[in-house]
Amino acid sequence: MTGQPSQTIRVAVLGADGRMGRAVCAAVDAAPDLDLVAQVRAGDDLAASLDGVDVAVDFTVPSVTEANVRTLVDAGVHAVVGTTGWTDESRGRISDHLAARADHGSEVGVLIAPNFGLSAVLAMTFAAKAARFFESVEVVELHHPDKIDAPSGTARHTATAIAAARREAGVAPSPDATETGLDARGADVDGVRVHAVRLRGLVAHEEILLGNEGEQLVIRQDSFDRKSFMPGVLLAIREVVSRPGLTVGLENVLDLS
Ligand SMILES: NC(=O)C1=CN([C@@H]2O[C@H](COP(=O)(O)OP(=O)(O)OC[C@H]3O[C@@H](n4cnc5c(N)ncnc54)[C@H](OP(=O)(O)O)[C@@H]3O)[C@@H](O)[C@H]2O)C=CC1
Ligand SMILES: O=C(O)C1=N[C@H](C(=O)O)C[C@H](O)C1
Repeated sequence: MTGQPSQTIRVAVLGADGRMGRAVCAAVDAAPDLDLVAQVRAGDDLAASLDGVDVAVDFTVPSVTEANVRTLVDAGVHAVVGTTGWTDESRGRISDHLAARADHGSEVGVLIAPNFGLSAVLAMTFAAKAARFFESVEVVELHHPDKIDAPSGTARHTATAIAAARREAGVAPSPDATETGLDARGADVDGVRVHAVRLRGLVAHEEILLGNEGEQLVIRQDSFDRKSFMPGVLLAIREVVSRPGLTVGLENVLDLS
């Protein structure tokens, strides 16, 4: 692109017609230091859409996001990824791909975050901190009924962080004497039960319930509007250009000390 100040970051949005894609296009458009140079939709040729792009933001669908990120890395474009459905294996493949390219001098950054909302990042962080002090812990995520994956990426990330914190502290698994009707006990994510609610009128919400004999702590966050994700997405776009390699989770970018 010509005529842009050198510090302007040229941004492409993948999934530009989606609920999140539309919100991200509007937020990037309104940011003086960012320039929306490409809007990529299903069926478009991604590699051919990346001329002059510095950072691409992916809010597409779980089935395509890994291939998209590989294409971005191969084109030398930094990636901010909000799409869910990532596993340890798929993140590992991207990490390996980045490392192989780094051997050839590439400094591409990929930032994958299951949730860009400040309330959600803080809820996950507080839950992980609290996890070792309670005998029982369960996660409930609540979303709009057009969401295609369950449990949510945020709930998976939360449960994994809780499980890691409990393992590190040597805490026993949550007690659960259920003998039958296991379907009603939610998904087992790293030993933590996660329940998914789908309800018209909701956007994105999460509750972490922690219990001890005679007491309960509930950590709850609510995204009432997709605008709640935009400060985190814009921060990630600005940060990813100076963070080569793979970063997972916005908590690694925010100063939460
Ligand atoms: N990290 C975070 O903070 C958040 C993450 N999310 C996640 O983001 C993802 C998107 O959510 P949402 O916007 O609600 O979903 P939508 O279904 O509204 O949007 C997804 C869009 O991606 C398009 N798409 C599909 N394949 C491709 C492709 N290969 N290239 C470009 N575009 C493509 C779809 O097009 P078509 O409909 O034509 O197939 C659709 O327009 C989900 O995984 C969701 O969980 C959501 C909110 C916040
Ligand atoms: O699909 C959504 O809407 C959301 N998806 C993400 C997830 O799966 O955690 C983030 C947020 O919960 C909204």
